[in-house]
Amino acid sequence: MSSLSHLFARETAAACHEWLVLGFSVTLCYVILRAIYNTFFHPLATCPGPFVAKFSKIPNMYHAIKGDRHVWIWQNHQLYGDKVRIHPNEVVFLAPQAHRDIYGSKANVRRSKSYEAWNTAKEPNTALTIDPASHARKRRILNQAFTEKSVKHAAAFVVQHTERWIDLLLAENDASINDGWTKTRNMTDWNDWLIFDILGDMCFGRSFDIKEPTPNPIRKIPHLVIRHVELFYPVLQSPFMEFFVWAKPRGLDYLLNLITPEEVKTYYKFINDSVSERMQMEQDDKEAEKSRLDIFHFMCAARDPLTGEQYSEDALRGEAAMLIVAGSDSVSSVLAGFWFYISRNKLAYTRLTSEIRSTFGSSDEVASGAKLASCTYLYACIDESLRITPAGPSEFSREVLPGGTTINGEYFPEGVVVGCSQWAMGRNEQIFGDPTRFRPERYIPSKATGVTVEDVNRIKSYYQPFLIGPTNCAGKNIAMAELALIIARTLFRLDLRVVPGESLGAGHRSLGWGRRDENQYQVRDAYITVHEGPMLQFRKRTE
Ligand code: HEM
Repeated sequence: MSSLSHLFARETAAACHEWLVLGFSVTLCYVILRAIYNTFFHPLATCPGPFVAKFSKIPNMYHAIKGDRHVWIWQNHQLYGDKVRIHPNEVVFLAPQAHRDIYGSKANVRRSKSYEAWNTAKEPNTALTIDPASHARKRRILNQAFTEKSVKHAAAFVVQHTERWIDLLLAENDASINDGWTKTRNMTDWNDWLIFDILGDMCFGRSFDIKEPTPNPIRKIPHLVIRHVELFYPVLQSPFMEFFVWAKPRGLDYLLNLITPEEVKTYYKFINDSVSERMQMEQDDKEAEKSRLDIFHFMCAARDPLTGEQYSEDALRGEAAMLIVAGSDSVSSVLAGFWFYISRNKLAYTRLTSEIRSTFGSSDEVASGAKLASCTYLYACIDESLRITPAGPSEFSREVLPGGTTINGEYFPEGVVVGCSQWAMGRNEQIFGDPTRFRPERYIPSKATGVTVEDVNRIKSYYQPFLIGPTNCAGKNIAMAELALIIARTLFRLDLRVVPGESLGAGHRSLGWGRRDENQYQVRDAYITVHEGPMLQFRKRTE
């Protein structure tokens, strides 16, 4: 009996082994045949790019893991030109026409499948909806929450938080030791705290108060948002992305939930709780016949102008959660870039502070309106910061729809993924001449500098930090108001300087090609911009 079962076990093991060998051989054959197809017969076969990227997504994933995918794309443009195949099925472009062809309102594309991988809800929010018709429907409702009126109300939150933030920047200032300068401030942290508190008030009806020095568990949330995005980004850039998206609703989401790090769960719970509390407030306000004029309120009231449709409770949850990611790191990273460059460029700093201080008589006067809009150098500094430290350094990928599309005069068939990388575009020498220099003057027509109106129009239509077309940034006006008010209010009241000997965030010889310049701010790419520093000190303005 036992020898029979022994024999059976041996035969089963042998059969398993044969199946494994067969499975492995079939997979290997598939991989090899696919690599041959991708290299020689794929519609992108003749597209220039790194050789391994022709048949494998591994280099793309490797750079996503390293966080330098944006620099890798830039390097490839230097080596291969305006059009580069960065993995078997994706091409990125630098040409101005390509940007219009891909993102413009007539483009025959949709957001690529990788957007679906971010989704954790039953119904994706506007920013993660890839079907153009569904996206257009959601966007029509969302636009109702981002009107001139809502921007005006948002500006009030910005001012209130910025004033408190400036007081805190100045606090713990030991004038006798530091000649009036504050302790060192890591501007990545300080920006995150400020922007998060503004966002809390603007979208969730309460300040999270994380800029306050008192212990606060929410203080780690901005870091968790970034951790969450950093964790997923390499998966989306890997050969397994399609499988990942397919498997998510088929059990993978459940498994992922089991292994999700505790801190990411804390982040999900925080968002859920914040939205629930804000919904309850909206209900209470309705009963008391009053209203809080924040973005959430405008979202509750928003209706599709075509169909009259409103957000369901689930949709409202998803949209509010989206604003945390869309509205926090984006503004925070552009601001970090601004502090880095303005603190290292004496001429720009002097010109900017004198413009702000001569335009306004008091800090209270620094508000949205004609006077602020007249600060041309301020807006030129913001444009320059948006260019040199983009909020999303790599490409916003789009998939070509049935019927194909023409990009920069060349036909691309259905299914191919296309995009333009913001980091590479902002550093295009043919357009900007000296792209690594922080030079706001390039945005101001002037006989003295030789910059013409045509020059300004050319660079502005080329580089679009908020994107163009149907999927452009819904919060552009709020973001611009935030940046202008924070910078103008801070520099109206404070002087700033780089902490002597501190270079956090700066380029360094050891970082390699494209990242060596110590006068350049360096970031990590995780779809959003991950950054550190700069380390600054402030003091009450002396002039
Ligand atoms: C400097 C700051 C900002 C920049 C540079 C920026 C840029 C962008 C870009 C490039 C996109 C398209 C992303 C994609 O297709 O993958 C986008 C989408 C979006 N942004 Fe912003 N953004 C900024 C700030 C904000 C703020 C403050 C808010 C709201 C409070 C916001 C709300 C949104 C929303 C809702 C979308 C999705 C739009 C859609 O799918 O139709 N953004 N943003």
